[in-house]
Amino acid sequence: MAESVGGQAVAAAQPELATPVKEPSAKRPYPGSSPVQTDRQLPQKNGSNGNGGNRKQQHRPPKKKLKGGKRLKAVTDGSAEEVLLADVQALQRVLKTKQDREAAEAEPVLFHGQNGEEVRATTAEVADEAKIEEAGGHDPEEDLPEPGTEIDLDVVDLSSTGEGLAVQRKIHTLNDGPKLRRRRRIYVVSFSVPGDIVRAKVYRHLPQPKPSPGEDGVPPTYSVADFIEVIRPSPELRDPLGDSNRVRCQYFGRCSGCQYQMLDYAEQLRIKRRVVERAYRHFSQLPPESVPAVRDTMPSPLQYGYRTKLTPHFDGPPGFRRKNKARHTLTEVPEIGFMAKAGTGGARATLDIESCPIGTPAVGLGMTRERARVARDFANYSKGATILLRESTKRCPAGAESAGDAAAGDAADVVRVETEAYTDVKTCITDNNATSTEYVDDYVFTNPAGSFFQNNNSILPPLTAYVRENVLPQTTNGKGKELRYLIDAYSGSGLFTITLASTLPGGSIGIDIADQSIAYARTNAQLNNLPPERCRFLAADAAQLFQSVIEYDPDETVVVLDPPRKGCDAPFLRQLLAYAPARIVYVSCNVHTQARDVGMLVRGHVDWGTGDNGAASTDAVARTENGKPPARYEIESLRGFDFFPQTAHVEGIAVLNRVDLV
Ligand SMILES: C[S@@+](CC[C@H](N)C(=O)[O-])C[C@H]1O[C@@H](n2cnc3c(N)ncnc32)[C@H](O)[C@@H]1O
Repeated sequence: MAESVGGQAVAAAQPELATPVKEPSAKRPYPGSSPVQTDRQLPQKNGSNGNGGNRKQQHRPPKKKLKGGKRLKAVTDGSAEEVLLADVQALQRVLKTKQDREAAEAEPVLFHGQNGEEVRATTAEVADEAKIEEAGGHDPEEDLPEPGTEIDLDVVDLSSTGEGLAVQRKIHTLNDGPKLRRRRRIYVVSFSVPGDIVRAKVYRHLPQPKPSPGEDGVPPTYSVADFIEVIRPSPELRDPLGDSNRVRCQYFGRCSGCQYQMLDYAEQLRIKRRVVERAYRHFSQLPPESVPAVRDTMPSPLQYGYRTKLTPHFDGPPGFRRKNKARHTLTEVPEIGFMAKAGTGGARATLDIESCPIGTPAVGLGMTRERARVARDFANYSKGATILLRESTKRCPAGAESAGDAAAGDAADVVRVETEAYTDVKTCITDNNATSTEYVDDYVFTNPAGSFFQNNNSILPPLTAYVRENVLPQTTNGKGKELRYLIDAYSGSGLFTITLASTLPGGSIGIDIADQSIAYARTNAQLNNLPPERCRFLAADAAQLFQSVIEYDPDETVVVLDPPRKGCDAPFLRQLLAYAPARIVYVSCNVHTQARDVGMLVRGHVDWGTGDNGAASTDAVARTENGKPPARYEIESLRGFDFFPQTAHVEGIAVLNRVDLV
């Protein structure tokens, strides 16, 4: 589902189609900081990267001003900044609790030293902690190191955005000898994992924001530091034989695309399950008893070589003046690649990437070819550009002549994948408007190469199988009618509408706001031999869906949702609750906005900050007028899906049942 590696969106490949690259825009937790990396840094056409602009917004969700000047907390936008801050706050609470507990004991253990030895606090240090407490968690005597200073950090947690959360080690020289002490300030440092002791360079300290009128407490601050090296690797998470055993990319640690190549894959999956757990803890506003245990993350069959789309970019043509780095004028072929992680060659710099091991082999061939072409034609460009590399597959029966023909064009540019039944001939498309073709099991999907389609083809068979298994209840308890209809809201070119069309007796209907996606979805239905009475599509805003499916009895309907990163909007959620389908399968590329939306569906009202549950009563009335009680849902299951191995990103599926049917 990601649309970028290294923070670049799709644009043109050919010079004449080139999309200007003004400033590569990595997400940053606040102006001037190291970017917080997520797999999808730039918005999709209809998505949101949630990149809160000003500092206030980055420290706390914006407030909406209501009539009468009343301010309500706005809903989460699921942005990386917000997710990171929630993790920092949670860690601060944990550290505080631990310190409270230890302060209650005589000579509490402050830290385990490098060799596991216990380092105990002195009475003076315990008194210090009390002072820190009085200052609202900020150590008044903690001199924050100047930006640029190298410090040693104990990594104690991992944020859901994939950054290590660390506290500073500091040596106090006291009467009875040197004492190690951890400080309260949290440093965000990439490429580190809990248990590591790392050296990092302080990049920036977030200033303490002033609380807004009426706001309780002072939001905590944190600092960002650039990773330099691991001093002592985490004994639990790092390979004892060294990172080189796992890391497959020569740019790892410099490129902003991947965060987890140093981790065992099973550990990546565990981390991602925890991200889903935290998302529901921090963003659903549900009591813990309403949230079931998160299932084990569904692994990706391919852990490298899986991305069917990459979008490297270069900054500019000859004569282009760099705004960001040395401000020099480009005269030679510039770096062609992805965003560098800040502090690894300069913030916002493009890192020259010759090959990317998470791309499919066909995309890799395309990358080599396009780099050579840009180097050759560089002088003809009038702007910088982002280069589309999209895999496309031609499937031929095994041994058929046509497979040979398809591969014959330029054999060096083609990857053949043979199975008993067919030969897939894979090439790399660079024209945004060309049609790419992809197979999911035996279903075929065509799309404009530059538009959205899931980027990890290997996980689509298990993903669609899981959704298929879950659109129908696992057990019938005699309370509900048999499900007959499937509605696929945010259908795109029909991935779920088509692969689930034969699962329910009444067929499926897909809706998407993008006319082009719906045009392709209709073609895809035909290509898969699905007649309109079994599988049909509407081009409209998802919220209009419910006027179009008036003939579908909600008691016989399951709704599949797969919105963009920003999640559903309030009008859609209100209409969904008013329509009240028997079952909902919510697929999401942002588990934080999913948790927010699911929280509202479970509570049965859309508390979106637009008026104290005013929406809730409206929804309730709408359904009560139909003689039915207001709808609420219960979560049946939650599961993460690893669409993007080696990165911090996780997708999620939540299955919900209407409460009266449970
Ligand atoms: C994450 S994609 C999912 C597409 C599809 N389920 C798939 O897997 O290929 C989200 C889709 O939502 C569509 N979309 C965004 N806002 C919408 C809205 N308000 N109403 C309907 N569709 C919308 C986009 O055009 C995009 O196709």
